[in-house]
Amino acid sequence: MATPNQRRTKGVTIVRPIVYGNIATPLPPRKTQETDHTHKWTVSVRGVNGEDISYYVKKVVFKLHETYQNPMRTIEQPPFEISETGWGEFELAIKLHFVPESNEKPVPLYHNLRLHPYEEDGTILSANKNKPVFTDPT
Ligand SMILES: O=C(Nc1ccc(C(=O)N2CC(c3nccs3)C2)s1)[C@@H]1CCCN1
Repeated sequence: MATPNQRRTKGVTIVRPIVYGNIATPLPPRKTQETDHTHKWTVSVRGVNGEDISYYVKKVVFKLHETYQNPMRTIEQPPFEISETGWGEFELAIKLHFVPESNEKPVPLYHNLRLHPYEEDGTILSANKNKPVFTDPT
């Protein structure tokens, strides 16, 4: 009986382009007085042009800065995103976990959360692109 690794298709490479990053908008002044948080932000992992990635991405784990409550946030269905408020910029670790039948190891990503500069409508988008590549897929 072949093990999953032995059932791989030699010489085939599958590329799955994804986009991950954050948007951020300033909080209204009265809100910042309560918590000193100045922005609301959303960090997300998406397919290019909004393509559904849940057929191969089983879950996404976001690791926030340790000062956030429950900094390890697991999202098991799309949209794979986390929204929070805060006052500063820091590096988030993101780990993509794939469906079991892919037999692929999780892929780590890193994103520097950006709160500045604003776009004209007050939001900023800081996005990265990545292309998890699966060689000799099952
Ligand atoms: O900003 C930075 N690190 C940050 C870590 C966490 C940040 C944040 O925004 N928050 C923690 C969360 C909470 N506040 C209260 C209770 S939980 C809101 S900011 C670095 C240092 C200067 C340059 N970049």
